[in-house]
Amino acid sequence: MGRMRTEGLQLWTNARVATLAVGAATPYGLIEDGALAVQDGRIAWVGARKELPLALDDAAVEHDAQGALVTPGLIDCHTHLVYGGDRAAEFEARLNGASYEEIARAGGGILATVRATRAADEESLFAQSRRRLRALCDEGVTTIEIKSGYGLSLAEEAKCLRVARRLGASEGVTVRTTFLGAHAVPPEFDGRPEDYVDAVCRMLPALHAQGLADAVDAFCERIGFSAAQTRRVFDAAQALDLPVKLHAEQLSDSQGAALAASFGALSCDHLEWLSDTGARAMGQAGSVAVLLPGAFYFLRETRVPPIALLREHRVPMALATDCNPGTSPCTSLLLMLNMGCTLFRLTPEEALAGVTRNAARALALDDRGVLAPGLRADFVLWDARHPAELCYAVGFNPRRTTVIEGRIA
Ligand SMILES: N=CN[C@@H](CCC(=O)O)C(=O)O
Ligand SMILES: [Zn+2]
Repeated sequence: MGRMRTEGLQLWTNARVATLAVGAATPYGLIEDGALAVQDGRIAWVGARKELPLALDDAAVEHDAQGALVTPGLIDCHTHLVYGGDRAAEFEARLNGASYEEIARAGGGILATVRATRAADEESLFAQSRRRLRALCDEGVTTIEIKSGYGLSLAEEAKCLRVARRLGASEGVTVRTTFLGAHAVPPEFDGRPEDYVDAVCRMLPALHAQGLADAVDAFCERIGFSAAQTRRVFDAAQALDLPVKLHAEQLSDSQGAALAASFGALSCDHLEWLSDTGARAMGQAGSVAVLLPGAFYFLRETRVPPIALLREHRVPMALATDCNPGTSPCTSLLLMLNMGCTLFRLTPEEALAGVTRNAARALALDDRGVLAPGLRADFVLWDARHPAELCYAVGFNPRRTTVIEGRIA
């Protein structure tokens, strides 16, 4: 390779670097005694220390990683992090026998959180949500997707999306926002779902004009929106060139995945009831399967997403917390790594790709998710010898240091 520019160069040495690059020579792209060169917030070089194409004293700063494991910064690609209140009472009701769907049909569930979110002013929503974001960042999250969906009117959805944007700026992490107006029918549209879908389609251009939505999502389910209603929302998104994602096949096979794939969806999420047709369509469209073991666990579901089918159709798999007050009140992406392996039988390498490389793809971010020259220098140093340890431990946080765009966070 040509001579590397050394001005402002930082070197991280004495690291066990897991690049997570596709087609790497070793599992996880693991490089023992590795080094990383960082310049202008980007990775300038990564490889074995002995192959480093410059002298250590060429670097402005040298960091000794002291044998730490280094992975790409973690990416939580599906959250509903901004919400008011909690649903502990619903949790109790479910333990006493009520089902998630019964509670939703009785006006609880998502609509209970809509009431609490509407009642919260922007500052209190920001403060409540920041605590959750900080818990995630404490475990190495450097990029996060945050959906709206608990406001369900233009003003309230905009409030939640503004909070999401502000959280990114305040905590120094990348926030990608997703408009999920088609999450539930709000009380003012009770019995008039088609009118509400019209309203959602009208909200979209207004939110887009304010720069508040990076993507559009819907809850395609018997307690959510039909495939036909979802299609209308997706048509409106497509008219604005906004990418789509979908809550699909969580509680039933509503054939959402195939529909989303026909719109070139970035991802289809949940997927416990995914059919062979849906998986094939996702594979052909290149949509990522975002698996959400937290919701599977919390709802005590018994049907697991068809992992073998996803592998067969070469669908990239991601893992996310689904952080939300109803089905996954969870702020631990490390726990999702463990649950992805124990509950869904992912390999630890698949699980780690699911919170890095494939999670980046689910958010259409091609500048991160692996450690490779030219990509963002977002990475985490862990007190671990092997990447599988991050999936194996339960309730233990081995994060030592987070680096975002080359700076220690
Ligand atoms: N499934 C729809 N949305 C959320 C749950 C929302 C809620 O119950 O508040 C999910 O991803 O699981
Ligand atoms: Zn969700």
